[in-house]
Amino acid sequence: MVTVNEAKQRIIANTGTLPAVQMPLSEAIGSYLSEDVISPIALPPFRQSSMDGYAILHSDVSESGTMLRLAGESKAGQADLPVVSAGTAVRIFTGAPVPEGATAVVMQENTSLSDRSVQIHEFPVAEGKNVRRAGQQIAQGAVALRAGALVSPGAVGFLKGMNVNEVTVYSKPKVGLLVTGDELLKAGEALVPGKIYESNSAMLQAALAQAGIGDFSISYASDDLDATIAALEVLLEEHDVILASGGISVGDYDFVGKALEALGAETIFYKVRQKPGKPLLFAKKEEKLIFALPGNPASSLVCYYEYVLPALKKIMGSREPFLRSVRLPLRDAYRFDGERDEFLKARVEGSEVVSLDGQESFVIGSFAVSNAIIYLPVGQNRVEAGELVEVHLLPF
Ligand SMILES: Nc1nc2c(c(=O)[nH]1)N[C@H]1C(S)=C(S)[C@@H](COP(=O)(O)OP(=O)(O)OC[C@H]3O[C@@H](n4cnc5c(N)ncnc54)[C@H](O)[C@@H]3O)O[C@H]1N2
Ligand code: MOO
Repeated sequence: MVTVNEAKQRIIANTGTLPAVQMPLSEAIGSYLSEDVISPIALPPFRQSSMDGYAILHSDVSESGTMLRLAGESKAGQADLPVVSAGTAVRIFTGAPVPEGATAVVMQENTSLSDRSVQIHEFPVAEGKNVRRAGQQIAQGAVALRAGALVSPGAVGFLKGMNVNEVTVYSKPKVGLLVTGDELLKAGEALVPGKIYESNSAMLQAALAQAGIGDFSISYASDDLDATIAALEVLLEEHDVILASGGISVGDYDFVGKALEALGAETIFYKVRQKPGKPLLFAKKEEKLIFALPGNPASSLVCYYEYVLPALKKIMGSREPFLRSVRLPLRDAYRFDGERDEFLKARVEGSEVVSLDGQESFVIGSFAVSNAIIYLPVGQNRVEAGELVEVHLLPF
């Protein structure tokens, strides 16, 4: 049995990244950059007005009420511009080039127009006011995004603005899931005594989809050693990461561990000092990672978020693979036996965190309304209301 920290360290130490590929930016959303992106142009490319108003020489305004002669117009997209010289103003619009000579833009609301003159009702006007400098956002040749950055919607907007339409990102893993358990019914089958509906595969598929992993296949094996070996062997041939659900505890019909051994996989750890998810197994065969997740649905999902997702993110090139961790006050006191670290299904509500009813590992209803996991290390058996606890934020 290893500790939570030891398990996490061993996973990270045994996880590499997949090869990089170049692809259109529009297809790279949710991937991680494998190299820095250098901006080919400055942004903005030219001095831009940030307001609708008048481009002026700020030093022309000696008092509120100063009159300036209107000397033309600059609208967005215009290339041929009038020049602003002493005593003149140019009508200008948001995003339009600031004409040569102008040192500030006065917003329309602080002016009045009469005949061909504009009166400025603002004093003093600071140099550079309402003018976006060329390269203010990013200079040409500067690093726009570093290797390891997520291609997020914000990143897409940023890169498109500099006409970067292709990026080099790490490949995403192919994930194969083996579902074991003779008690499991598929969708639509009639409920008969002793059986339950199989739900872990759909749950894990949903979690993977949220992580941007769509290359996912599911196999099923009955509670039988040969069937488990055969199914795992096929999955190992075709995938980078194998997940198994169930069959990893010490029961007579738990065959996943034995099957992995028979296939020559190297066990990196088996059992973590945690609740839920104690029987988690992590193994490797060549560069392929194998996670045998405990069958209890909440154990499976906790292990997914705390261990599998970080491994997947590292494979995809993320430099921050673990769930974001914050410390928040716990709303209500919580007692626990304190023999294993505990992960609690939780909800961040405002600036505090609530430990939800239904912490047992077969209860998934509480996970259905969770947005976080509370992590309580061993060593204490009571957390008081208002005490700060470590909270891992779920990635949505
Ligand atoms: N003698 C011991 N028994 C158990 C121990 C132990 O240390 N000693 N550990 C317990 C803990 S903790 C866990 S967690 C479970 C893990 O068992 P398995 O990984 O072998 O899982 P199963 O026995 O196959 O199933 C557990 C539970 O989950 C349900 N299940 C399984 N697969 C699915 C699925 N795909 N969809 C929905 N529900 C599923 C299954 O019906 C069981 O109720 O072992 C304890 N026992
Ligand atoms: O480790 Mo198990 O998930 O506590 O029931």
